[in-house]
Amino acid sequence: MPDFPTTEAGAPPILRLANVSKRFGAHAALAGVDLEIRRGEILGIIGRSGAGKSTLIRCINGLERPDAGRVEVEGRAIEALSDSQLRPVRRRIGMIFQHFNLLANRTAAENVALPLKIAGTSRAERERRVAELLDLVGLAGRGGQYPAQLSGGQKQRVGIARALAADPALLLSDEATSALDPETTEQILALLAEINRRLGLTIVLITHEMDVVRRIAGRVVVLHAGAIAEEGPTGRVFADPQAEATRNLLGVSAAAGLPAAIRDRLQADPSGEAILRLDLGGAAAPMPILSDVAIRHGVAIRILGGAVDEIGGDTVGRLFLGVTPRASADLPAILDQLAAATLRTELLGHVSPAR
Ligand SMILES: Nc1ncnc2c1ncn2[C@@H]1O[C@H](COP(=O)(O)OP(=O)(O)OP(=O)(O)O)[C@@H](O)[C@H]1O
Repeated sequence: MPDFPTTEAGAPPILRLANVSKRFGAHAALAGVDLEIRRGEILGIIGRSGAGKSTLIRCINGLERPDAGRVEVEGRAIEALSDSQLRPVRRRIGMIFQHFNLLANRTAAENVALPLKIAGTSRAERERRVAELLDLVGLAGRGGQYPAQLSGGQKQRVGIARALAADPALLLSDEATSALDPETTEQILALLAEINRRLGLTIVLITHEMDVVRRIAGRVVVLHAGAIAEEGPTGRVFADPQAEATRNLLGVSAAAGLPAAIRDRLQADPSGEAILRLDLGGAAAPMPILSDVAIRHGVAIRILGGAVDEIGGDTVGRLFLGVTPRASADLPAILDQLAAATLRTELLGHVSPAR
C-alpha cells in the first residue's frame, strides 16, 4: 500500500454534512448522513447503484438542496444561500466525470481555459495557467488537440486540468475511472495521488469500484440505502469489514458458504433455530468451545457447514452453526461466550423448524 497523506491536525474540515436527508416522494435517497471531509485527505465514498451516491454529490456541490440537515463548505453553511451566493462556493469544488464532459468543438487547451474565462482571468494569465495545468497532468504540447483526437485517459487528464483551473479546495471525482480500462485507470489514479501529494488537494472519489478506493484512498465511507453503513481507514475496512453492505461490496457475504436450503429460509423473527457464523483463526479448534456451550446452556448445536476465506491476506475459517436455545433469552449469553472464543461470532438470522 502507498503512504497515505496525513491530515493536518486541527484543520477545519473542507466539507461537513450533518444529518443530511433527501427524499424523492416516499423514497429516502439520503437518510441522516453525517460526513466530514478533512483537508488534504483522499476519501473514497463507495456504494452500490442506488445507494445514494449521486444524490450525495449533488448535495455536496449545491446542485440539490437537502430536505433536512446542514451542509458546510469550508465552515460556511450553504443551505440558506441564494443561487448567486452559492456560485463562488461551488467554484471551490472541482469535478471530474465518468464521460469527461469535454466540449467536443474546443481544443484541450480551450476546455481547460473555460473556467478561467468565466472567472474573468486575463488572456495572458489564462495561457500561462493552461500551460502549467496541461504540464501537471502530463499533456504538455497537446493543448491544440480536440477531444476526438485524444484517448480516454488523455481526455480524463484534460478533465482533471479543467477541474483544477479554478483552484478548488476539493476535487470531486464522480466515477471518473469507470469508463477506462484497468491500465489507464491505474495511471489516472496515480495522477490523482500525485496531485494530492504535490498540491495537498483534498480529493473525494465516488465510485462503485472497491479497487479504486483500495488503490489510493486513505479513508473510506460505505454508503448503503442512503445511510453510512461503515466508515474508517481503508486498510482496516478492507481487512475487517464490519457491515454486511461492505462485505457484499467486497464479495464476501456473511452468509457465503451457508447451505442454500438454510440461507433461503433465514428470517429475523427470533423463534426457532438461531443460525450463527463463527470466524476462526487458522489454529483455532472449535470443538471444546462448542461442547462447553452445549453443556453450559443446555442447547442443541448443529454444524451446518464450513468455509475458508481470505480476508486482508489472512486465512479465516468459517463455521456455520444452528443453535436451538431452551429459551430465546439465553441467546445473548451464548453469543457472548462464542464471541470470546472466536475471531468473530455473528447471528445471521433464524429459521423456524421445517414443517
Ligand atoms: N430525481 C429523482 N427522482 C426520484 N427518485 C430519485 C431521483 N434521484 C434519485 N432517486 C432515487 O434515489 C435513490 C438514490 O439514487 P442515486 O442516484 O443517488 O444513487 P446512486 O448511488 O448514485 O446510484 P447510481 O450509481 O445508479 O447512480 C435511487 O433509488 C433513485 O432511484
